[in-house]
Amino acid sequence: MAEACASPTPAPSVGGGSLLIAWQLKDKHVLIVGGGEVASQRVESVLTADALITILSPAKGLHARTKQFIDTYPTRITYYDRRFSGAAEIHKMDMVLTALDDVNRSREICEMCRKAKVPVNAADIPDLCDFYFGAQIRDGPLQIMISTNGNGPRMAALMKKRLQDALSGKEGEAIERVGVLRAQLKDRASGVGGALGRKRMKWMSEVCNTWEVDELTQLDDTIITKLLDEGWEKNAVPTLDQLTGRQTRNITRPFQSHAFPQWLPVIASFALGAACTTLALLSRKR
Ligand SMILES: C[C@@]1(CC(=O)O)c2cc3[nH]c(cc4nc(cc5[nH]c(cc(n2)[C@H]1CCC(=O)O)[C@@](C)(CC(=O)O)[C@@H]5CCC(=O)O)C(CC(=O)O)=C4CCC(=O)O)c(CCC(=O)O)c3CC(=O)O
Ligand SMILES: NC(=O)C1=CN([C@@H]2O[C@H](COP(=O)(O)OP(=O)(O)OC[C@H]3O[C@@H](n4cnc5c(N)ncnc54)[C@H](O)[C@@H]3O)[C@@H](O)[C@H]2O)C=CC1
Repeated sequence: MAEACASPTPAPSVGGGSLLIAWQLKDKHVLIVGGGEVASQRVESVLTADALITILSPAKGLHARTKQFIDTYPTRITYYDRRFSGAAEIHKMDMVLTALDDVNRSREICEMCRKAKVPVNAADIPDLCDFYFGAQIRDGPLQIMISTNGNGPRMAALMKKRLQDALSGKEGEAIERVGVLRAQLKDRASGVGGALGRKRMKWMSEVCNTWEVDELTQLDDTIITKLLDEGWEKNAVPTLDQLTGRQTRNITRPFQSHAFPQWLPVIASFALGAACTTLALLSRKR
């Protein structure tokens, strides 16, 4: 079996992309070798993910922002004013990032990491990276990464600007509130999988589909309780206006209606349109 896996001819590639994942780094150990401008950006990204950081870099090469991070987060960042000394530095690291002005040293560090099976990113050698950084948009729990897979990092930065312009700035708050609703729903209707799990997922999806982002930001504790009482418990997805009493008309839509298929009105209006066109054509011929 092991021999079959270690085939000498690599399988042809299928997608040519990379895996986009949200890597959980909280309290994991990340080594950053170098302290210049690129390293300062790495520190910021990794701090956002609550990692425990070790920086190795001679003090004279420290960028002002790197220095500022070291001074501000002494419990998160351990700084050593020296060069990378060898493979022993890599042990016990969960991730290594190099941002050096010395490509040969960068290459050596990558090779050490590969041997030690520690994932590594070298800012100057894309071919040796296990993963790439990307342009990032962050708004609370909303995290968007734009990657060009090594083809054009500046293009990633430009796409970021376009995407930022398309967002309202309220999405992060809305998602945070949805997170609270979701947690309370799971408390109320606990259990994993099965019919209850399916119902929970369907109801949550329906709330997200039907409430506007602005409305979701208004999901405070009182409205969440009402939504669960009036919605979840009654198999419905009420509107925000209904819950707050701003609209009295009862337009609560049951979220699991099988009696009246949603495609029926579309088909019916299409058939009606076709019938009218035929009649019009026939009457012209005459
Ligand atoms: C492979 C990768 C490895 C990695 O860093 O993980 C990599 C490699 C290299 N970048 C280089 C140059 C530039 N990098 C940027 C900017 C960013 N670079 C980022 C990521 C990545 N850069 C990874 C691929 C990501 C992808 O393809 O999507 C971003 C997205 C995220 C971040 O760095 O955190 C960040 C924008 C963030 C933002 O603005 O939001 C700019 C523009 C600028 O600064 O405005 C330039 C100059 C213009 C240009 O070259 O395009 C060079 C030197 C090339 C040379 O010597 O000629 C190399 C090495 C090489 O290619 O050999
Ligand atoms: N991936 C990316 O987005 C980008 C990558 N780059 C590349 O990233 C690299 C770093 O760029 P900058 O931060 O601007 O360079 P920089 O010259 O500002 O920083 C280099 C840092 O490495 C440190 N250093 C050098 N040898 C060391 C060693 N043996 N051990 C520990 N620290 C050591 C220096 O003291 C300095 O702090 C360059 O090779 C550059 O081409 C540049 C721009 C963007």
